[in-house]
Amino acid sequence: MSIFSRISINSDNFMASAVGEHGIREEDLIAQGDRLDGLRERLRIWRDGKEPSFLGLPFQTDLDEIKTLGNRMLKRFTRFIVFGIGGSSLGGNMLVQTLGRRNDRRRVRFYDNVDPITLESLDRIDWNETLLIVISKSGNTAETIAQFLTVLPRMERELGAQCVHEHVLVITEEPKGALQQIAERLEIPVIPHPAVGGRYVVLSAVGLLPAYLAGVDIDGVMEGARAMADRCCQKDIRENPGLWQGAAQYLLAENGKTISQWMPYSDHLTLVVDWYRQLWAESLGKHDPQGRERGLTPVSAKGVTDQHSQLQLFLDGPSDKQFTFLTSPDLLTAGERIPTRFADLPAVKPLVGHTTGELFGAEFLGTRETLSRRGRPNRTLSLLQGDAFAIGELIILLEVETVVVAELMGIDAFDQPAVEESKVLTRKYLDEMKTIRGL
Ligand SMILES: O=P(O)(O)OC[C@H]1O[C@](O)(CO)[C@@H](O)[C@@H]1O
Repeated sequence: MSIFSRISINSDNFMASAVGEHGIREEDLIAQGDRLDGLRERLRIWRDGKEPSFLGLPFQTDLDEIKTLGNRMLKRFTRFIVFGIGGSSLGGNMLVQTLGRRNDRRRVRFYDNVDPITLESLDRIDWNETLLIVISKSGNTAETIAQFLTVLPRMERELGAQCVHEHVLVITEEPKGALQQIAERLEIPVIPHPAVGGRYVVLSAVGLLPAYLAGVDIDGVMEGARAMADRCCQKDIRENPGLWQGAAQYLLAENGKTISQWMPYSDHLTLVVDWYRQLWAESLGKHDPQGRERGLTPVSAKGVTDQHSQLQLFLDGPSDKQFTFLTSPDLLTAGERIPTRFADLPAVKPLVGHTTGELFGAEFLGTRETLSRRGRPNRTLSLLQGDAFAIGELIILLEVETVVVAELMGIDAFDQPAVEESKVLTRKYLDEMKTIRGL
């Protein structure tokens, strides 16, 4: 079956045939297909919506509902603030920044931290013109609750306590969660968060409502997501990019390349990596049934900027990394032409007549080739800037890859058992501060 795609995936440089002993062999990769029969079955069940899952979202999320609500909000408000953290903000922010229309994306702002200095900028918000969207799957996340409760008195002062509910929307799942309780007490409308883990939920109202408010073509995103979901249900691992790419990264990790080093060559696409880091880190960093510590560490370096800060390490340092380049070929033809002025100077001469986009592209190609020559396994994902369909494909590809790696490592991709401990300690330290401050 051939399925239309707008993203090009080239993992030739993962292979031993291209990068020597640090790469992997095609026959080993194909052999992983047999270990993935169980997962393949589950992927189909998920895709068909027989169990709630990220793979069903592109088929089940009601876009008309999101658009109707979004249009209503766009008529009433000029600014949109989103409170949330982790999966409750990274996906939406990624869509807004990579696909939002230039002017429209400025009106949607995400707050995903409790740094008091950053939060000071909320003092300048004109709440008459603003809608606040508070997102938390559990409804109990300390940072999100703190953001909301500290801003609430100001909203009440400006809008009048009885009108606040017209300026807030809550997205949450847990009926007993604090956010749901607060929403009920203040009569704030609640949009249900699907029964899908936060880091896999971008293709629901959680990511798509903020995206729509920023002018994102959410139909395009979902079409691309559906196309990739179908490809990732193909039986043959060679035809199935999710299985192929996931298995390749697993084999590289088994071969000591446990750092997943991303290099987006596009400022626009850096937010994709921010979203991906949570997906990869929380899904894969855990103990396997034998108690072994598993996982791949996702890290990001920006092309070309970090060529001048980290490339030396990538080339001559330990061979513990597998690289993913994220590029936009249309950037190659963009940009200003470098003028002929000062062409007599040796450092200027090679640049003359070229666009900044050509320099960008040449640096990417040069870096990739140098890494390959040093036997550093790498792959390239390329998509056009602002291509909603391709971003939809990319989201599903990366989600499926993640569950493939988890399956091969024998771990659960959907829990995050260890993070609770630091939350318990946070509460303990808050309590201690209370005593110190005599609260
Ligand atoms: O959506 P919630 O429940 O506020 O959680 C936010 C984030 O916190 C985590 O639970 C980790 O602490 C993530 O898995 C999640 O995306």
